[in-house]
Amino acid sequence: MEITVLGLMWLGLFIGGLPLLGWLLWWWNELWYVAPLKSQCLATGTKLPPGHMGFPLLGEMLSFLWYFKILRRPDEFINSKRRKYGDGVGMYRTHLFGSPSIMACFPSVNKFIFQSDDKLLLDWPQVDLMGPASLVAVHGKSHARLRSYVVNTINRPDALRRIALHVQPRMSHARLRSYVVNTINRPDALRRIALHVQPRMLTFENIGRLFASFEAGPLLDNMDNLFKGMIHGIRAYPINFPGTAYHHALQVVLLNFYMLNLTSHFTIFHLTAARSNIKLISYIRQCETHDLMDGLMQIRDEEGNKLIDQEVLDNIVSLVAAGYESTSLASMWALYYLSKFPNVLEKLREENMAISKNKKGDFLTSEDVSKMKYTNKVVEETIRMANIAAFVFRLAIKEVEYKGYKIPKDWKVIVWIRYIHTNPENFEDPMCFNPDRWNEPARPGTYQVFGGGSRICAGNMLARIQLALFLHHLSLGYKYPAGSPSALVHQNAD
Ligand code: HEM
Repeated sequence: MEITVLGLMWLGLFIGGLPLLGWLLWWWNELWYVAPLKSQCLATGTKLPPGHMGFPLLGEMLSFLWYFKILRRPDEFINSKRRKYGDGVGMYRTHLFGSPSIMACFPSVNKFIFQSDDKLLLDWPQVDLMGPASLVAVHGKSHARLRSYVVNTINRPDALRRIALHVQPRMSHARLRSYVVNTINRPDALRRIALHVQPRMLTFENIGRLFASFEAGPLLDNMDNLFKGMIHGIRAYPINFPGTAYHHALQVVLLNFYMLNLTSHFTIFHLTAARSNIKLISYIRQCETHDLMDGLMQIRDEEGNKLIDQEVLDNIVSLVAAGYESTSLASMWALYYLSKFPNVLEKLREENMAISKNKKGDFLTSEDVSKMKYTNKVVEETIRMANIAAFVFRLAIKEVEYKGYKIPKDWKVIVWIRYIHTNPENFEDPMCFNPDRWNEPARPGTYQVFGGGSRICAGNMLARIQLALFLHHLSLGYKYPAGSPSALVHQNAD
């Protein structure tokens, strides 16, 4: 009898306590992070953006992963917030990736965040991986100074003119043609296509040569593996523990620097030797024209100052990482969309065949690319739909207010860029790949693929021109009118 009463007591506690525990866990983060801010909000007449902070430690990660990994409709995460809390100013509070955060997803609030770089600092990728003197690691005046070197070297018309000629030999290579013919036009029985493989190899060969004069061969393959390891680490949660991707990336980054250092010393050695050797001078001139590491080493600002070695190295490593991953993913997505939309491929081919006839075998110049109207629309549409930089991250080093809403100090800000491009309020039928939508420019603020403000992508024109040239050589390589629109495409980018 005693056992039964005790048992009943435990059962009662269990039944009564479980919901209480559940309630406590559900509201824990709200009580921990939000409740202490209420009085400050009252005093300043501001409020926190609506939302929910989720469970302790996990926050809303499970819900985030549900929409991303299971439903495969990432933007539904935002739509669920809009349904629940209304639109407001396009900001919601949450707890993701281990931090209390504000998510921003409307054009005007994103723009505000991009322009508040004195209070909202760039918070990703990790400085440990990119290097302390890299563009993403510095802020304010140091950032503006360094950025002018980088942009002049890779994103201005002069640089693009050289780069355009430099990247094409590998693009027009027979391997790309045979790859396209052999994969996209495979019979239905072999419809599984690994679209990422060739664009990745091609991009790395080009970027490796462009930035540091790496020739195809074992050194380039080695560097490719090192950069892959680094990129995995950039995407991973930063836990420095043996076995984690981040830990591995920290190791390979050191090797990257070591190998690039060798190359830079090689160049410095040649520059010194060149003074007395005319043959070497012509060799160096070639390097100067083609190798961006050389470009960064030579360039001077208005006061005649050069970058120091550490700045050159850190920036070459981060530019290779930024340029490699983004360009190869964009090329992969272009292949994917062209295989799904044969009518686009047909129009692309028409334009590029006509240009190719006029060129009589010469490579395209950057001026030719600017005249390729349809190709450039395919480029923009690919970048819009691919959403390669789906989010960017900031850290509030001071409290920030936007239209009566508060972004608390030390919280993260997640700018949900991709939502702008997949929102039907900004783009009609947004999930349809339709280059013709670019007959009219996008409404102001609704196209933020390259971010904005002082941190806007330093390689945006380089990315565009590389993709246009890739499409040119790709569309000339097609021997058949179209791939199978129903093809199963293996998109794994690893
Ligand atoms: C389709 C291709 C690309 C996309 C979608 C893209 C997107 C972006 C975005 C959204 C940002 C802003 C990040 C932020 O605000 O936190 C950014 C920054 C940056 N990107 Fe790109 N990018 C692409 C290609 C490239 C290429 C080819 C390079 C160079 C080789 C490059 C180099 C950089 C650098 C250095 C920054 C940092 C700029 C700064 O902090 O001042 N990107 N990119």
